[in-house]
Amino acid sequence: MDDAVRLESLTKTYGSGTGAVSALREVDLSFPRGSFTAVMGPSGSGKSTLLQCAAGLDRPTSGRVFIDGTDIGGLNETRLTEFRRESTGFVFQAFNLLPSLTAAQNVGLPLRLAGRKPGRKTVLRALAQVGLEDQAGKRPSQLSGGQQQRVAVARALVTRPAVLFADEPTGALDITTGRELLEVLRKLVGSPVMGGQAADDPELVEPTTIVMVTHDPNVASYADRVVFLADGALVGELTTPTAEAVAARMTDLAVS
Ligand SMILES: Nc1ncnc2c1ncn2[C@@H]1O[C@H](COP(=O)(O)OP(=O)(O)OP(=O)(O)O)[C@@H](O)[C@H]1O
Repeated sequence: MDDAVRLESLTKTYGSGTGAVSALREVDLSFPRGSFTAVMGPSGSGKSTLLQCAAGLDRPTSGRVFIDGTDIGGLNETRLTEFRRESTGFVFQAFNLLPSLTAAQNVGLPLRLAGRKPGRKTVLRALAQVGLEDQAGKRPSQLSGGQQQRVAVARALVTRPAVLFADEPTGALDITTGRELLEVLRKLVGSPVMGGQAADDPELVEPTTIVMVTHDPNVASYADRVVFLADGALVGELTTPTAEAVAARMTDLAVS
């Protein structure tokens, strides 16, 4: 199967009775391997809920989530935590790096959490994917905001996850630095960007799959596809989006 993630009739309801909020209503969506999808919609339309459920950080009320072919609803909490650690990466608006650790040590953390010793080659390969192999020994305070977010991306990639989820990854960056990060994400999807010796590693040819939530049409235009949510339901999509087309669709959603 060619989908990194598949959502089937995904439904999430918060609360019950008259106070119930339908955050997601029977959403069916596939994220093919090697694709870069932006999720957009008005505030409160269910974007974060979709990301949280798709990443296994929250359980849906009904419907199913498949990651790399595994129905994650069938996993108990312990197995789900292990599975998530190995098969998903997450990048948030905040970089969340540990200030006392070097870039390389930060990148190696997910492997340590999984009880594995981070190999230098593995860590440097992840840093090379974001163009920072020469900054491995630096601490976060010695790096720019954009570099810190790239370290956070490398950390999310170090387990070679089936999918990288990103929630407003450029939200804390200025426009230029944000664009640089988006170029890095774009390259991860299209072709593996490698530097140094890592380029010789034949295992590196798998592209990454990215699912990104954003409010910004310019940011969304870096994706191959934009899916639109309104009131918890999937209401449309654009392929090879331009910022103008995304903005026009968002305006339509705001007035409808
Ligand atoms: N823990 C919760 N308890 C109750 N309602 C919630 C909870 N989390 C989200 N909601 C509600 O579910 C709906 C969808 O919220 P969600 O945060 O997924 O939207 P969003 O599109 O990400 O919004 P924003 O763009 O403002 O971040 C909203 O009506 C929200 O108020």
